[in-house]
Amino acid sequence: MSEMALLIDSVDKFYGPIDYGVHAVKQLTMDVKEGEIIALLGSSGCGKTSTLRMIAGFEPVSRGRISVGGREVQTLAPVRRNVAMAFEGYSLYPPLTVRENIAFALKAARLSQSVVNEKVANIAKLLEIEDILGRYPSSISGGQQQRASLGRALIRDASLHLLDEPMGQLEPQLRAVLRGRIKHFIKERGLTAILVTHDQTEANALADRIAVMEGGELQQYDTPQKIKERPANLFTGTFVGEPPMNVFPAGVSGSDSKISFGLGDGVRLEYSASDFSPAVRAELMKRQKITLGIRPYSVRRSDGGVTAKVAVSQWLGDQTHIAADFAGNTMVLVEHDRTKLHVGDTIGIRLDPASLHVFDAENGKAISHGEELA
Ligand SMILES: Nc1ncnc2c1ncn2[C@@H]1O[C@H](COP(=O)(O)OP(=O)(O)OP(=O)(O)O)[C@@H](O)[C@H]1O
Repeated sequence: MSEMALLIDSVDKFYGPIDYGVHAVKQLTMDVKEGEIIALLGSSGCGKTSTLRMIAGFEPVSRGRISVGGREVQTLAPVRRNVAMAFEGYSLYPPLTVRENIAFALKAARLSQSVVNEKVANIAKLLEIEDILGRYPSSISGGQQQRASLGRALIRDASLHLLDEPMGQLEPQLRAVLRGRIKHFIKERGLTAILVTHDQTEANALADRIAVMEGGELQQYDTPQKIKERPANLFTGTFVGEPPMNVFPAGVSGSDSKISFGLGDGVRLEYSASDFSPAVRAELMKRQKITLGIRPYSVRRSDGGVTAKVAVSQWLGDQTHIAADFAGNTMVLVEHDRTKLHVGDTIGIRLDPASLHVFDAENGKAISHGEELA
């Protein structure tokens, strides 16, 4: 299970002339181990689909190399790469029924009819499309087409399974059910899958590692937990996590015994120097300005804390989201109880040093998470 299934090495994608066209993917380097599920996560236009299409062979690589199972593929036609795909626009064959479309993917494997039937039946059950197996693509809904093409990809035995927003058209409930089943299916068979999504819940639920992309650049490539707990930069910190991380520009000052952060509106956060490791203190004291981040779940209310004024307090059925005016900005808190607060109430809040994320004010790179260096 430790073989490299995919290696992307210094890959650039330009649409139009190299160095002059749209630079959609910039010097991308990442590896995927056999049996891993990887999510390419990012907002619209960040380059995730271009990356997937280059792996599949639908888009030429402008620069760099892509290897599948140790074999360089960037100059090979898609059919010679041994990858299975479920892509938007990589549509089902209209003259074939859903059953025939899915079974067609097994043609090269030369299996007996009874084995093919069994495999199709299994995948159809998993994706809840048993009732449409006899129908033609033109007579089924977008969500059903999406599941049929997902079935066609998953049923194949391939070195890589590439899935582009595979559940984008499904209702949230079905999505949640299928996520679990698809993950189980992929893991049980030891398949290697790369999934493109802009939905962080999907990425978190399915992926072993998430590649966060923005502006064509890989921002961080790590486990979901690491990305949450140790974001590499301000982009990842604020992009991943719901509600997003609270961030405040801050000045830094300190002495041997204290570190203090000066936020907007004259708010000061005072900490004992021992709340941070010597290495973090040294990095902080090199700077006059930083960006301070704290997740909404980590902000605690405390009578002795700094004050904030409630602007919104909403019970969402299982948690309360509070937005409060704080330091010339908004601080969002999440509490698990049904908090009774009114607009305009003054609350005290405590920002535990162990929950603070500190980012460089200039380049956004993480400096520290809690008491440790990033
Ligand atoms: N065929 C094309 N010609 C020119 N530019 C393109 C082409 N395809 C994509 N781009 C541009 O390349 C950049 C990356 O696009 P890409 O589709 O890879 O992003 P994405 O993250 O997958 O977005 P989405 O989630 O909206 O599909 C965007 O700026 C996009 O406008």
